[in-house]
Amino acid sequence: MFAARRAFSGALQTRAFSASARDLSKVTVLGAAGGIGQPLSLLLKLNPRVTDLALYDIRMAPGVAADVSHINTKSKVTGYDPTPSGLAAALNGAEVVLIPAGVPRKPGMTRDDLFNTNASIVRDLAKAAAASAPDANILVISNPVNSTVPIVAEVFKKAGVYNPKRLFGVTTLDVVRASRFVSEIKGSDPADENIVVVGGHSGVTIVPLFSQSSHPDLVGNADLLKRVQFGGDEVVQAKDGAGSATLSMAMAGARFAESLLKAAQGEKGVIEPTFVDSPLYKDQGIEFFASQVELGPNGAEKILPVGKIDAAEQTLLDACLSDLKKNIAKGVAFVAENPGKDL
Ligand SMILES: NC(=O)C1=CN([C@@H]2O[C@H](COP(=O)(O)OP(=O)(O)OC[C@H]3O[C@@H](n4cnc5c(N)ncnc54)[C@H](O)[C@@H]3O)[C@@H](O)[C@H]2O)C=CC1
Ligand SMILES: O=C([O-])CC(=O)C(=O)O
Repeated sequence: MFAARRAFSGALQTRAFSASARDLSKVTVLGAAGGIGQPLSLLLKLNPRVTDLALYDIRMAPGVAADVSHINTKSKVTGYDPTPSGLAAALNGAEVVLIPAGVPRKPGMTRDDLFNTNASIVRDLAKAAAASAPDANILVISNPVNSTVPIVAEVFKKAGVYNPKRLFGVTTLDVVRASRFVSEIKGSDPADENIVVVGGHSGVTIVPLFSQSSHPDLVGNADLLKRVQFGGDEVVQAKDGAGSATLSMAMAGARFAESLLKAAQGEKGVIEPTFVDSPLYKDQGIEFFASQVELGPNGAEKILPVGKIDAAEQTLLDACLSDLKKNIAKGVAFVAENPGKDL
């Protein structure tokens, strides 16, 4: 119980505090009726920093909202109809928009195999967000994150409202997994394991930096590396055709949203890993990269450098950068070639 509380070091611990009137925060979930969307909505309802919870999906958002709204916390919950005006109303005035809308993997698929379906879903939701919530923090969960984040950026650029500090690919699950897997090996509490994971969010683009942890001996542990890079596949296989990680992802998404709200409300030193528009490898033509990012009232305040790494980790990073470049270019090209309908 206590370990679980500490592991979810955001929402549960902050229940002791209540949001003040000045800290009204509308949080919108697009894809709220899905495997991730439902438990994510539940966790956001439990978070006192969220004062207005807006749920949108192409199906059943009003039903999920009715259910979640009975939970006895103060926030208002609204479910919106799957219409353009419903989507616009869900987004209007949002401070944080989480996007888990899209299809999940089945066994044998890579995240990139989801591109054809999810690219247009994310593009169209991004258009709606650019129109109705241009200043919101946009948290992209839909896969492939390495490509869907650049898609959102391109849509916002075309709409003339792109703010690189407010667009985030949610890679929190990679560090959640890494700390858990390390704790299983070391017999430690995962809350004490801070494992930095950089790069992107699929296969070899996920690069854990054990040399920077308190267990540099884990750098050569091939089984652990495989679990961190392919942890998503473990869940896809175990669910056997019924989807991918939903519950752990909901926790990871809620943690990231909580960190953003905390930082927006003035808490200093809030650092999360996330896939952002990043200067770190722009000289190699790589516009987005996941690393530790300090959050603040303006979103991504400071992108922390990768720092000193082991030679073996450098080899992993080189493989990551080569894949990442292609994934990003694919997202950018998609929007150029498929601009979609005007709203
Ligand atoms: N970033 C990460 O670490 C992770 C990302 N994911 C990704 O999250 C996405 C969602 O996964 P699940 O929730 O398991 O899938 P799901 O199929 O259970 O739910 C997706 C929801 O999106 C809705 N949806 C589809 N098109 C929509 C649209 N145009 N507007 C609004 N809602 C729409 C569906 O109706 C459905 O309720 C997948 O792409 C999955 O790969 C999953 C786990 C971790
Ligand atoms: O593996 C998947 O398809 C879902 C995902 O991104 C993860 O669990 O990390």
